[in-house]
Amino acid sequence: MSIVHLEAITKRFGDVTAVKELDLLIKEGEFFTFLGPSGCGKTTTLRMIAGFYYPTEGIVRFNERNMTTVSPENRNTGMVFQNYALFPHMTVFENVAFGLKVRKLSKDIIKEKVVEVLKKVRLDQYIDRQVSQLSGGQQQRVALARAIVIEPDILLLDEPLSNLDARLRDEMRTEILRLQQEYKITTIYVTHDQVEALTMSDRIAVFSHGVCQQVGTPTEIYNEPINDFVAEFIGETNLLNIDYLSQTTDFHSYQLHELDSKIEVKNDSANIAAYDKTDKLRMSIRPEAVIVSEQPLEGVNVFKGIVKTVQFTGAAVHTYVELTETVVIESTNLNKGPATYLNEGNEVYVQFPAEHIRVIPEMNI
Ligand SMILES: Nc1ncnc2c1ncn2[C@@H]1O[C@H](COP(=O)(O)OP(=O)(O)OP(=O)(O)O)[C@@H](O)[C@H]1O
Repeated sequence: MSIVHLEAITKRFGDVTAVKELDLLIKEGEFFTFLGPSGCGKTTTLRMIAGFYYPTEGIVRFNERNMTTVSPENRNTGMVFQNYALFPHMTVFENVAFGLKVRKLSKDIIKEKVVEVLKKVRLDQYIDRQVSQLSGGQQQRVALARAIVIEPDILLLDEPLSNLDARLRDEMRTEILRLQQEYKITTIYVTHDQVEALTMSDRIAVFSHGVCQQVGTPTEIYNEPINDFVAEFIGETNLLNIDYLSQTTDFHSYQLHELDSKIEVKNDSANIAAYDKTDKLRMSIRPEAVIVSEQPLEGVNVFKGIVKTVQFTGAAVHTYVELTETVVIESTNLNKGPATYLNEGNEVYVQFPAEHIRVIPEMNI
């Protein structure tokens, strides 16, 4: 097991800066996720940890050891790729045994280790099957077994589930977590899927444009995003433009541009992110925090609107309310029967509870 320490890592490809001045400390045994949209630098960072790329600037350490320019085969990392990268015409055994043969272990030990890991990924009955005759999910299990069998210090997973259908993805998420907890390997997982990141990770680093925007546990990132990019990328949110007006002990007041109105936000560090005077500000409120009612609502931050669309998804009901021609607010409620479904076209009251608003700066690129 290893600690992975990235110190001021930058990677440039010609004019493109794929990763910029990245500092990260990934703890021993942690399940750590790099999350972000396509092209934000996740894979490049993973490849610098694997040794497939060397940083243009900065240092990669495993524990105290400087690994910056150590070749991949000397890092003891196991890697699983999106496209599996298996040898299709070899058997499951030959694929999984590959890394052990390279390490020149004896035939008996190789057999023992391969059988053991195939049991762990529940593929032992397929040991002599050619890989091309396996399903996508089974091939991904072979790829996992091949990465784990060498007993890596660090397991690196690059979008390993993106070629699988939704049900298999769910199953494999659980499988990966089970294996990671059993082997207690420091694991770094790359994905652009926020649900995957939230459900699997101990901590998440959210990337945009080659810059790590925020590092935190899933609940920290969801409840206390540091800017509008993070708020919007993780989960659903309603974002509106605001300007600071004044404050009391209990509230901060802002001018809400789109609604030409004042808005009150609870005066608490959980509600107000750090920002500079020159930053443009936005308020974020999650759909599950927005109250919608056909009856007038008491208290601050109440606006009138018209129900535009009601979406029923089984467990939840999403109500979209038009406050102005350009402002449509989403409110999500648990399905509690017909009373939860408002009629499209009806006039309603919308409330943004002051304790559920988060004030955040616009991301600086
Ligand atoms: N070998 C390369 N040569 C030139 N540019 C590259 C190379 N690899 C990556 N880039 C560029 O670096 C940036 C970051 O790419 P990277 O693959 O790390 O992003 P990503 O977040 O993993 O995206 P994806 O989810 O699409 O794989 C992109 O602009 C990409 O085009």
